[in-house]
Amino acid sequence: MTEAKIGIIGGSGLYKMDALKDIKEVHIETPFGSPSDALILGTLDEVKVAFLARHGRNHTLLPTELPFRANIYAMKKLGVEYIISASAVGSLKEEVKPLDMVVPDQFIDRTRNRISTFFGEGIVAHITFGEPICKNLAQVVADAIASLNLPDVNLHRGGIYVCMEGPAFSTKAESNLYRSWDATIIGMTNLQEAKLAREAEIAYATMALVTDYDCWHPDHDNVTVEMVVANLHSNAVNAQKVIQEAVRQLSTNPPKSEAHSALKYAILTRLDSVPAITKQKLAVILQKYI
Ligand SMILES: CSC[C@H]1O[C@H](OP(=O)(O)O)[C@H](O)[C@@H]1O
Ligand SMILES: Nc1ncnc2[nH]cnc12
Repeated sequence: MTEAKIGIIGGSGLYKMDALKDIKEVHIETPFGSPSDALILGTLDEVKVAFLARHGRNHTLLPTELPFRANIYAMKKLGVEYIISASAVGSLKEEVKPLDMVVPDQFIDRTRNRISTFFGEGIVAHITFGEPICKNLAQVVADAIASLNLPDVNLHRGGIYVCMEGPAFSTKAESNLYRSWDATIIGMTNLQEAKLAREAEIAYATMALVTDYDCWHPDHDNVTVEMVVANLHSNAVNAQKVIQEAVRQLSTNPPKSEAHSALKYAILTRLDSVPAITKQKLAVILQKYI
């Protein structure tokens, strides 16, 4: 049964959504373990949504420890077709200022040893990932930001998100290397979510909230958690307004997404040769195909 078509993953500073009504907490177990926290089902202006605090509501999970597969699987199980991620990021460009919002369209993966696929154990699939963010969902998010005319917040449409392992922030040499690659922002969480969402045929887009200039900027202090948190507090209210507006748009005009058929040509294994136990494990993801 579909509980919610829209999922929201809240990152650092966004552990709950104040505007959510008719709240129900659901503890979902998955074949990939427990999600970061209970998922919160509720309504935003009468539209059903599922909210998840990425690091847990008390921020107890490191980026490396995040149960990415369980989080996306749980969303899929609830019937989610669109995920909006809200994430804190550092800026790698002068013109992308703290408190600005970025809707990235590309990633560079600098993580290590994170499992980023549901496949294996007798089933092989290779999704297309050249455009890792759903363009149409990204446009809804960016248009929602633009429509709110938030004071002191500039919107940047598109950009490269470097996903690093953490938890320590980057060295200056690394930060300058990413700048030389023309990357726009840096964070520690979104790449795995985007990949797994694509495998689960869920459209995914990010609203990145800029909190700092990382450590490359000669006129700004190196990033600290204190700096991130201070800027997040001023941005968390704006983030919720953006989500509310985007959800309104999505409910009245749900966009098409290539993500929704991502597995159509991705699975190489003949389905009748996939072990029953694997089929069962992935049933929620493979339901259209088995
Ligand atoms: C608190 S600064 C580092 C932390 O913030 C970002 O988290 P999220 O993407 O969940 O908002 C960044 O990726 C790090 O995990
Ligand atoms: N500078 C930074 N590097 C990585 N993740 C971040 N999240 C917020 N600021 C960050």
